[in-house]
Amino acid sequence: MAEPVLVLEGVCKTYGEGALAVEVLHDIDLRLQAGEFAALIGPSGSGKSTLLNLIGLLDRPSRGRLVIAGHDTGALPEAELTRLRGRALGFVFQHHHLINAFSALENVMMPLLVERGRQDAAMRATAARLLAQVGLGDRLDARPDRLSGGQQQRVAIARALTMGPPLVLADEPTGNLDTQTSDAVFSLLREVNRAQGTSFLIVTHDPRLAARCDRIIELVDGRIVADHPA
Ligand SMILES: Nc1ncnc2c1ncn2[C@@H]1O[C@H](COP(=O)(O)OP(=O)(O)OP(=O)(O)O)[C@@H](O)[C@H]1O
Repeated sequence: MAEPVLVLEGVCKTYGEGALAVEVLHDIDLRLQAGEFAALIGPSGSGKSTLLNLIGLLDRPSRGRLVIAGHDTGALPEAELTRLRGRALGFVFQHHHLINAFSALENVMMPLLVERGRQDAAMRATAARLLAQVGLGDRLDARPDRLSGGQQQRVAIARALTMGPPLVLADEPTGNLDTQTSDAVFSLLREVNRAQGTSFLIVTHDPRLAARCDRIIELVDGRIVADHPA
């Protein structure tokens, strides 16, 4: 079997120190195979964001092992974690975090630009292809604030795919959208998953969307209490 895109073994996260230390994630074991499309659900305060921050390499586990795309992250220095984050992970948030001063095309090119330091024609072509894939091939030059909420989220999805990451982490990716737009954006994530084999881990409060995933992982009080096909 192909190497999993994500492995967590005995991962714990404690906030604070000494008498004030509080463990909010306890002994998390989780594996995500290439091409999996999984929902992460759980009540408010159960630790979903904390877990996503660890997997997103924005914070480090207090204990345990975290392997992303075959890289054991525990021993990696900060600069290597940043490189791995850029190459192996895409992020889609509830708020799109696009830059209004730049066009849709420039926003999508941004991760490549940051890595390579200057623009080239291939970069523009990659960004244009991704925008066409998300249904915005005719809006390449539009500023994000001239696009609808659903279109902005499509640009953000294209940007998450710019580096061709094996795993995309999505935190309430449709949280800001009306039901119809939310369904369309969710279908797009599904299409990307099916067409490219990109794995997704999607935090959602919406049981309807969770039911459209292949797998549902449920967190309660910092522990995985259920993990089953949807
Ligand atoms: N920086 C921090 N310092 C101390 N405690 C924290 C910190 N961040 C989160 N917590 C605590 O960790 C627990 C898990 O929080 P987390 O934000 O991961 O939950 P969540 O499931 O994402 O919640 P929500 O659905 O409301 O976003 C909560 O009890 C929270 O108060």
